[in-house]
Amino acid sequence: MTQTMQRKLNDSVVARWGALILIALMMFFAYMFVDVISPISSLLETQRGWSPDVYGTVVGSEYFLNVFVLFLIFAGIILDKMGVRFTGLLSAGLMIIGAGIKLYGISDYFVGGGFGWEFFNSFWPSMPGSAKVACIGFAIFGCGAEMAGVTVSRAIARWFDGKEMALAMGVEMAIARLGVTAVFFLSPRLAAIAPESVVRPVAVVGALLCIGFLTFLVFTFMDRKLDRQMGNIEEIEEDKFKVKDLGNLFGSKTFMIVAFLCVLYYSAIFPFQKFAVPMLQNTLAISSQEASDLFAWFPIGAMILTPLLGAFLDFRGKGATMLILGAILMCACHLTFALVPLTKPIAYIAIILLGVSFSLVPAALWPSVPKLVDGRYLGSGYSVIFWIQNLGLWAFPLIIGKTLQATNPGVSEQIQAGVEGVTYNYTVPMLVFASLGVLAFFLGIWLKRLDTKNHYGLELPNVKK
Ligand SMILES: NCCCC[C@H](NC(=O)[C@@H](N)CCCCN)C(=O)O
Repeated sequence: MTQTMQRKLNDSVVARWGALILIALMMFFAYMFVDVISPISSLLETQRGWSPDVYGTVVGSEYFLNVFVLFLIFAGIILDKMGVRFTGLLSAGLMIIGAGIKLYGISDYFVGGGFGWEFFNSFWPSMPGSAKVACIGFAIFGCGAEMAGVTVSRAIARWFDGKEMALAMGVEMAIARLGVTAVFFLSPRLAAIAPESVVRPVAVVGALLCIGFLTFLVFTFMDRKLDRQMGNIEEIEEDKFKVKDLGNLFGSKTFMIVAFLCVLYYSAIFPFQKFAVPMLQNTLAISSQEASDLFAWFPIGAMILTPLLGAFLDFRGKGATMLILGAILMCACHLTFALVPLTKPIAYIAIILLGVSFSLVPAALWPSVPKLVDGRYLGSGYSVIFWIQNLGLWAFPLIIGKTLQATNPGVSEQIQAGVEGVTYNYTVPMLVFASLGVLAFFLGIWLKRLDTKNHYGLELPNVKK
């Protein structure tokens, strides 16, 4: 038997990190689009009549098809059957189509009585037509964005198997956070160019999604080469996936704990991200641009620390402990926003600490999944976690929007009528977020206990010496 081992493309440091940058760029632009309207929600309230309730419905719609049409479950199956290249390009295409529809919905042409305006205003009167069309577009975009997230995780797990996987996932997430930082900086500035407009940021960031499609296209050539070098090993592995494997995932206690920890934790992060700017703006009595610049430190903190903590996990382990610490920090920050009389320095400290929490949990959570799920249905494993997570990401913006409106009666009406100096009180919504941290903390403890008992290796390093 010949003992010569062929050096594969992912054995080259430059090639595997180059591949990572290409796929991460797609996520960079995707995350920019996800939050493009977050810093301009006040402007949407005055220019398009979107109350917090309407705004919450629009931002939650990103996850609607994923959750209720089970798109994410199909996405995992498509990924395990069709592979990373097809699924990645499909998801990038869906993001572009969805972004185009959302842009149309808020465009001046549409709200000025353009094609479909009459129809979309003929039902559900509390939702403006612009918001309804934006919901449809964002829901399609969300299918692409979440499918892309699963695909990227699957691709990294393959390219970095037995290598610096957690660091690679950390770098990918850091690049995505950079996208969030960039959009919190750019969006209000683009909107503020005279004449002030909510359309401009959405149009610009929507166009950037096309660059993401192209970078992923380049990655597919590299991935094809890696596939050829791996011979038919990969094909045989992917062939083995059966739909009944989904039953194994839903039946695994540890897997489900990770999935629930994920939904609880992320429901207090991404939905918060949608309300953070108006919360800071109202609580500190500052402009939306100032609030946006302050909040930009959250993804910046996460961006710097996630790869470092990923590397820590690769070489030292302690994944379950990191999850527990992250939940504690998140809870403490939200309690601060809810209960402490807020000043700018306190807000800065809380935002930065929340960024630290947002490094600990993602850096530990995603690289831990391959330790719990068989490689042949890892794509489905990620998509089931995303599906459960998306349920929370859909529900919490709605819950928070409704809570905010219910605990501040008459405020939205006064703002839309142009009354000056009226503000929202965010205490109750922030307590809702904090309570999610408490539950995530207990799940983290449970997970660590199970790991000690059953030796999943969650506390062990990834890099094999
Ligand atoms: N490839 C990294 C794994 C996922 C990272 C994680 N993203 C998610 O959980 C998405 N399902 C939700 C993204 C919300 C914005 N659309 C993350 O930490 O960003």
